[in-house]
Amino acid sequence: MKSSDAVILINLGTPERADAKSVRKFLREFLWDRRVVEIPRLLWWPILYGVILPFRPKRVAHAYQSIWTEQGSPLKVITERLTEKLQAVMTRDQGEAAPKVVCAYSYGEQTIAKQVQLLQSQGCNRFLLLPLYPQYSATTTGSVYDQWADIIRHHRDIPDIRIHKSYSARPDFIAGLVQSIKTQWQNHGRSDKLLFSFHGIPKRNVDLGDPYQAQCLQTATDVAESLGLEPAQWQVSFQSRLGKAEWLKPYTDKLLAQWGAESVASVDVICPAFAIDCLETLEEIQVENRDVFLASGGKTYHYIPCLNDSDAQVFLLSNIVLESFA
Ligand SMILES: C=CC1=C(C)c2cc3[nH]c(cc4nc(cc5[nH]c(cc1n2)c(C)c5CCC(=O)O)C(CCC(=O)O)=C4C)c(C)c3C=C
Ligand SMILES: [Fe+2]
Ligand SMILES: [Fe+2]
Repeated sequence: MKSSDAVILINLGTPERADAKSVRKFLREFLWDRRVVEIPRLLWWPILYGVILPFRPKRVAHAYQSIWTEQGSPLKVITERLTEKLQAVMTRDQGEAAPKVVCAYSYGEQTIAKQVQLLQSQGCNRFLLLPLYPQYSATTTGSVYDQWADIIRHHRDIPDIRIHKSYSARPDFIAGLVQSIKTQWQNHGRSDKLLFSFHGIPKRNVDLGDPYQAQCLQTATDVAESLGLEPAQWQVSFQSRLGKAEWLKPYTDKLLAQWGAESVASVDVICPAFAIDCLETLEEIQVENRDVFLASGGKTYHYIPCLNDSDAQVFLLSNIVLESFA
């Protein structure tokens, strides 16, 4: 019998084009979300509109241009490829009983609400929202819960929508990362250090109860243990901070500069907070931070890609889907 289940893979969102106007539109929506920036609106409005939006889009558009593909932003292109692959594998394995798989973005045109509405019009009545954030943070997955609440608020007969909160310590996630690292080592040799660079969040969020940091440490520890690494061979750091407040430390760029200066010759960097490669990995980690490390004395720098649309990623997500609808 044809399935009435649907899976919505959710990613952050990305500008439509790599120009300042599109980046400004994206940043305006994203950075106005109270989950992302918790500063009171009266204080935040003049900073966002007076300091960030007049200047940042031009600089960030330039960074997007350096990673842009013919099909568009890598985040969107790869998220869509992953969606198609997951659909194909689930259909191969389950035939007509396979759920429909689509994707949506927290910020931008292709919203979760629009996708739910479309799927309902196609006969779906059970939904799994699957945020592509391995570690839970109120700044990312929390915002998906808000959008879920908004959808519920506008329905009389509330649709059956479940959310997968996080998968930071799932054995199939850890195994996927371990396999990526081993493949990297087989192809390019092993570096002196393995760095797990996670997207940062303000330290205050963690002090107030956000479990993100603990889940990041859990992911990295499980991978390091699975690889049999000694404590001196690996470390966790946090990247992509914005503004003057203290964020989770150590900061990736500062740590890489310190390692370069301390004669660490080579480093492998992996970013397990990102399911899909994007600006923060392809530009900030693969280009900017490489320059930081090499300029401070380092010799070799390797970036290990995200799981993206790999078989390991499809296996992990299809397991989550099967468990969620069991
Ligand atoms: C207050 C600022 C931010 C918080 C908190 C934050 C958390 C956070 N973000 C991701 C994942 C992604 N972030 C991306 C881009 C991005 N992030 C911020 C700010 C915060 N993120 C900004 C301003 C931007 C845009 C780029 C820039 O202006 O520097 C992206 C990539 C988007 C793309 O188009 O490629 C992702 C993905 C996580 C996982 C996270 C906390 C856990
Ligand atoms: Fe971010
Ligand atoms: Fe960044």
